[in-house]
Amino acid sequence: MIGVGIVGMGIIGKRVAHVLSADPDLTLAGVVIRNASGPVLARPDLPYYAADLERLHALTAGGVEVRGLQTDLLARCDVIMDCGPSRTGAGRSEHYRAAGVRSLFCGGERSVELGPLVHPALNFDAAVGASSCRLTSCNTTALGRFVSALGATAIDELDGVVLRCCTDTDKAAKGIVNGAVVGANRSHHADDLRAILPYLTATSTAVTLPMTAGHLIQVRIRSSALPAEIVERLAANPRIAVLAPGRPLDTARLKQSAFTAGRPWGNRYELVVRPSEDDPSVFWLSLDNEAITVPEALDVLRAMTLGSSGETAVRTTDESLGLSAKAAAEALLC
Ligand SMILES: NC(=O)C1=CN([C@@H]2O[C@H](COP(=O)(O)OP(=O)(O)OC[C@H]3O[C@@H](n4cnc5c(N)ncnc54)[C@H](OP(=O)(O)O)[C@@H]3O)[C@@H](O)[C@H]2O)C=CC1
Ligand SMILES: O=C(OP(=O)(O)O)[C@H](O)COP(=O)(O)O
Repeated sequence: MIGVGIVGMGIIGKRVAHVLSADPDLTLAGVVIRNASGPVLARPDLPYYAADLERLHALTAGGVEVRGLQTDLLARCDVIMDCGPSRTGAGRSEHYRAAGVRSLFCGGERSVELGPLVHPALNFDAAVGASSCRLTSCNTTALGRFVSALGATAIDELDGVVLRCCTDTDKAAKGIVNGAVVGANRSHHADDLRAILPYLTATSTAVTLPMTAGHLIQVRIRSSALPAEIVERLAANPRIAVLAPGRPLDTARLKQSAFTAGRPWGNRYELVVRPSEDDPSVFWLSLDNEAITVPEALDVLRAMTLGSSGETAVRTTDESLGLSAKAAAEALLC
């Protein structure tokens, strides 16, 4: 078993810690924390390590059972998945490097010094044996799934309008409530895709809206593939659920369906795609920003540590998370 250390028990960290308990190759070696936050108190059974000595004293005084310091975890894990707040990973990366431990960072990290951006279905090999790499952000993960399902060479041109929710489900201090904000510049999503697929012609814009139940992307493509072929390819992907024509794409309802199906935190790992009825070049993508990167994170952890083939890694992840066309239909469209 590969021992995975997680840093941070926030939106992403708590989800990855949870799914590792059911994985056939990867096991949770420990979670580095700073505070006795809600997710920490809710899972007293997890192996916690304090970020530093001062935190260790405070956590212990607060009743959290702590097994040691971050340095202790680094000495006993094979890879760290850093789930700290976006754009702060570079500071923490020095510790991982000094300990000689591989590290995987999340999509909010923009520093190229943290390694290549990886989307397993597009450039899996970039992660094989890598000492450090970065996952794509949630919207870029969705776009990467869409592009890879169609086949990257089937797309001549792509334009995405990303409609972002303005906060996470647990953050009172983040987000707008009284308007929509169109980014001043083009968004990072198409640039990130092109960092992985340099020949792809792609543009993207992001709009932030006062909502919390996931992001939406309107994608317009120019493709040589026939519309029916495109839908067939999308539907064949276990991480994509194609919404039947004539159904509204209601993101609050999709979130509720995932809760109803018993998914923890109402996780929707699958990307929901609704083809436009009128224009075969237009697709609506709906994603649970808090959950969609979890499958790709497990794939990349496998690539970095086990050197599995892309196909094996993705299949193992799908089996471990129970992802299939049938599961998607049951969990999301009920
Ligand atoms: N939220 C989302 O929808 C998505 C996020 N991402 C990316 O995932 C990454 C994580 O985001 P998210 O989970 O939302 O962030 P959160 O803010 O929810 O969680 C970050 C956690 O890290 C903890 N933390 C901070 N510094 C340290 C440290 N030195 N040691 C241990 N723990 C630490 C914080 O706890 P405390 O402050 O209590 O110490 C907090 O719990 C970012 O790169 C983000 O861009 C990617 C896709 C979607
Ligand atoms: O990955 C996300 O969005 P993104 O794909 O628009 O960058 C998540 O919503 C996290 O965004 P944040 O890094 O602004 O917290």
